[in-house]
Amino acid sequence: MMRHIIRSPLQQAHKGDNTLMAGPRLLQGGKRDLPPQGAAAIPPNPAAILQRLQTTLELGPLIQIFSESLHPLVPHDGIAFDCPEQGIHISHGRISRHVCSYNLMVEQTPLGELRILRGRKFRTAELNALEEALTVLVYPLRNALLYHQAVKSAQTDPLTGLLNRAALDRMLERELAVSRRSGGHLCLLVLDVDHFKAVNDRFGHQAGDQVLLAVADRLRALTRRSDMVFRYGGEEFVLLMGDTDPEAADQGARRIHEAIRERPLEITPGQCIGITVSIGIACGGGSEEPGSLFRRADRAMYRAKDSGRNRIVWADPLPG
Ligand SMILES: Nc1nc2c(ncn2[C@@H]2O[C@H](COP(=O)(O)OP(=O)(O)OP(=O)(O)O)[C@@H](O)[C@H]2O)c(=O)[nH]1
Repeated sequence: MMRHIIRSPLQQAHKGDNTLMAGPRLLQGGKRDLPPQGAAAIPPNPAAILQRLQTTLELGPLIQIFSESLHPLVPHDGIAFDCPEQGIHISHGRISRHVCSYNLMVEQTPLGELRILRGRKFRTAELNALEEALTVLVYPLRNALLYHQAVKSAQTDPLTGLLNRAALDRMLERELAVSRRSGGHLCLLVLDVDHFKAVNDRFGHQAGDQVLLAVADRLRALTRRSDMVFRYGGEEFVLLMGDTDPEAADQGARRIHEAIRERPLEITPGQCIGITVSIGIACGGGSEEPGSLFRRADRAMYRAKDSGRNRIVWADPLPG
């Protein structure tokens, strides 16, 4: 184990930023600025902690289990784990005055930063117990990070980086359940690029890919943070707008439709092409099934195509 020195953001409780590396040998080093030692902390039972940690591959529950296992050894108010490279921030409990922070590594691979927070200073015996417990955490944590990456890539469209169809199936069900509980609306928009085959035929497949990337960027830029954008397949995109009434969804659809039609897309430096899109929208909630909401919006999009493309068509309301 190798220890560096850092500052707690809230108080210089420990001049200690710690890098914890799992490996064949633990190296003790560095310096701590700690109050006199009190009674020794309860020694950890690594096998028992490991057994509990191995019950999940999900990062949130893993950090929570670690916090619960650590609590009898090192009572604390909060725990946080950050891995900015993967956009991960997990926290449980509350922010407190004293912070003990570790940069965790496995075999030279950085995993992220773990912070333990509490109102009173950490004693040496507690830090020792904490560090012993951390050596048990690092491998299950690495497995959970790999699992997180695998799940993320299974739900991401490799070309645009948007969520894919598998993610839509999952999110649609969840968002409908949320809107059922809250009594709000869930609007679903299906957007399809018009005459996209002609773009490929005329400018080549790579230019076609650039168009898809540009549409994805425009959708990201034009939607709210709470909206979810998916590439459903080919040149078809889906936008899920939670807690959005039909008027707001209609305004959003118009904004997107115009922004794509009015501003040509750059496919190579200096070469721009104009495209249009056909959009179908449906608004659901209540007892509607996920498949039904999507089908209504998709049928509306096909009606937009059939009636001349480059337009927005609202879905028929649910019968009854
Ligand atoms: N460049 C590129 N083309 C794709 C991709 N996925 C699907 N396509 C092409 O998209 C085209 C879709 O053609 P069509 O389904 O006829 O649709 P369209 O030409 O847009 O016609 P309408 O939708 O009726 O306006 C096909 O030529 C596909 O090969 C992709 O990832 N990249």
